[in-house]
Amino acid sequence: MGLSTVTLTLPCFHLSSNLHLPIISSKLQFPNRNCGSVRIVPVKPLLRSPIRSSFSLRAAYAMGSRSETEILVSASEEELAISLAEYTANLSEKFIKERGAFSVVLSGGSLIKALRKLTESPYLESVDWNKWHVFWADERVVPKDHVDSNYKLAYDGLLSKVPILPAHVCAINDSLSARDAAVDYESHLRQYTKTGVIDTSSTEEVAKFDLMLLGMGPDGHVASLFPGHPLVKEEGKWVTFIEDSPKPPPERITLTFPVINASANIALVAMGAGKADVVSRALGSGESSDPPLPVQMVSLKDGKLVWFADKEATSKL
Ligand SMILES: O=C1O[C@H](COP(=O)(O)O)[C@@H](O)[C@H](O)[C@H]1O
Repeated sequence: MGLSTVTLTLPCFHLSSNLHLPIISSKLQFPNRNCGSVRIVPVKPLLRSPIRSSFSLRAAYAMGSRSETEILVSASEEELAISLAEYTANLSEKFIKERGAFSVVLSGGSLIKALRKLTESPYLESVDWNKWHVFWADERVVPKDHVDSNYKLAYDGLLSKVPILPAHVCAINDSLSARDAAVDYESHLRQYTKTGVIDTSSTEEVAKFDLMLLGMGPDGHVASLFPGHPLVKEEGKWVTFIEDSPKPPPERITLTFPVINASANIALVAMGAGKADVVSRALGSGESSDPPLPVQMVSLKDGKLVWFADKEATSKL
């Protein structure tokens, strides 16, 4: 699959024959405020049939961390969707081969539209959907048929269009309060780690999802972890709740950073001009955010983070 085997580190000007690279890579050469110094290395193609107008960089963070970050910039939202489908299908194949199951975490918002290519050929036929187990990074505490429900969004845009087994879809219990729904969801996740449907991180006893698909708000929130909210500091619980979300609806449940950062893979999707400021704050070389934005707290312990951004979202880098 060629996702991660890179041996060569080059100064960024060696990359200048690639499309747009000087702009992006020169910015990323500056010390990154949260991750130590950043090296940019060229990567083997992320895709089986690389899209010519996309390019990818790897930012290897020098902090002794075993995790890696790659930034894939697509020329358009359409190309981003194609890249994301190929990446997801590749990981699905890998984990099903290795573990016999694929645990996938969805977000709400624009992410679901970005996954639309998975519902089309060749993925509709080639992905082993029976082995998928679907979870949520966050959910709004509303009925499942409510317009604000992340479940409904995912059902309408993805789950109803591919043959995932209904029993493999772990949605929240929408008849409970936010507090109780969070406790209930965490107990389901713990049960799935016991049966091996969800892997467990070897270093800590935390759920280790095969792939977490995260969106990001224009304010830098991920899942329902909002800037300046105490929930970003949660260290014990896997799932928690919020009753005062700055973005409506106010009541939500969310995975916490210990679980997010234990993932084997995270795709962080940023599309459109509305995300340009936050992408620039998160990845650029400007003044550091103190405290860091939630999106800057996505830092895998022992996994791989890939940013999927389009040109508009990276226009201010
Ligand atoms: O409220 C939410 O917002 C974020 C970001 O949404 P986007 O439409 O700006 O991509 C989303 O990731 C999260 O799941 C959702 O509950």
